[in-house]
Amino acid sequence: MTESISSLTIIRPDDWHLHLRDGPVLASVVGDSARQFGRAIIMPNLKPPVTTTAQALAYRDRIMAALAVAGVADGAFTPLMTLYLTDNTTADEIARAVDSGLVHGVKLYPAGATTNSDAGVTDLLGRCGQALDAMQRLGLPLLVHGEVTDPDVDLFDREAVFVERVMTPLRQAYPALKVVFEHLTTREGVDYVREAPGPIAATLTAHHLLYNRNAMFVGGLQPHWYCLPVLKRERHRQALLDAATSGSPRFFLGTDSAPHPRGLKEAACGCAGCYTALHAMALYATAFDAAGRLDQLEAFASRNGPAFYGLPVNDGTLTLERGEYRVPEELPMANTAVVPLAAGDSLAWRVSGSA
Ligand SMILES: NC(=O)N[C@@H](CC(=O)O)C(=O)O
Ligand SMILES: [Zn+2]
Ligand SMILES: [Zn+2]
Repeated sequence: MTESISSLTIIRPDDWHLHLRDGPVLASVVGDSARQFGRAIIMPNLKPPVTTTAQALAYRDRIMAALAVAGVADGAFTPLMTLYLTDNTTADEIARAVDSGLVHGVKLYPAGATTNSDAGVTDLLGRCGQALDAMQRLGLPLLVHGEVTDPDVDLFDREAVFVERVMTPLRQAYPALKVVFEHLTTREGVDYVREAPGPIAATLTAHHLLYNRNAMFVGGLQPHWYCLPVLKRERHRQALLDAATSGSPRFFLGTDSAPHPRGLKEAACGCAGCYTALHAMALYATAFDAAGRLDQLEAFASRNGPAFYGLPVNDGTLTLERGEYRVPEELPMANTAVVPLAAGDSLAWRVSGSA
C-alpha cells in the first residue's frame, strides 16, 4: 500500500470496453460512466446486434438522447461506436464504418461464447477474410472476445486455447491488423500480449484485477461475481495486476461493465456480466494502491488507450481520494434493479471530483 498518498488527480480517463444496453435502462446507466470517463468504446451486442454503420449511428443517437435525460452536460461524454462482426460483414460495410468517423472498432464474438453472441462468427479465418482485409488496410481495430467455444475445452482454459488456435493464426495472416484482446483474464494471455509482434493491446477489467475465482463460490454460489471470461486462479490475477501496473503501453482500462437485471442474475441459469460502471475508478484505484503502483494509474486509465486508438488524451481531470467507499446493495434501474459488483463491501478509494 502507498499509505502516504491520500489523493490523486489524473487526466480524465476513458473506458475502452463498456456495455450500455438499450431502451429504458440506457438512461439509468450512462450517467455512471459519464461521471468518471470522457469516452467509452460501446459494445455492439444488443438484441439484435449492431452489425451495420447505420445501426451504430442510430444507437449513438439514442445514447446521446439518454445522456441528456441523465443530465450529462453536452460534450462531457463521447460514445465511441463499434460494429458486431458476423460471417457476412462486407468490405463495403467496413469502409462505411471508417468513413463515418464515429465507428472505432469491430467486435469479434465467437458464436456462443458469451451474452448475446448467437449471431457471432462461426469461423474467423474461413468466413471473415473480406472484412479483416479491409480493417487491416483501413486501420480499424478488431476487438476480440478471446475464448474458444469448443465444448471439449475446460471453461477455465478457453482463453489460453484461444491464443493458440485463433489469435496466433489470425495475427500471422493479418500482421498489420490492430487487435485489442478484450478483458484479458490469464497469465497466458498477458504473456502473449506482452511479447507478440505488431499492433496488439489488451483491456483489463477492475474485477479481474481485484478478485480471483473464489469470489464466485465462497460462502455459497455468488451470481453477481459471474462474468465471461470467468474469474480465474490467484496466479492469473497476479499476472494481470503486474501487467496493468507495469507501465507497458499495451495494457489499458476497459471495465466490461455489463448490467443485467437482478432477477436474471439470481436465477437457475444466471446471466454473465458484472456491473462496475458505478464505482469503476474506485475499484481500479483500490487495485493499483494494493499493488503500491498508484503512480501507474494515469498511464493505464488515461494515456495508453488513446495512444493505441490514435486519439488525443482528454482535456479534463478526475480526482480520487483515499477513504472508505461503501458499495450500494442495489441500484434502481428503469423498471428493475441492478446489483453492482461487490455490493455492500467497502473500497479503499473514491472519486472526489472532476474538472
Ligand atoms: N462479460 C460478460 O460476462 N458479459 C457481457 C458480454 C461480454 O463482454 O462477454 C455482457 O454483455 O453481458
Ligand atoms: Zn466479452
Ligand atoms: Zn464485454
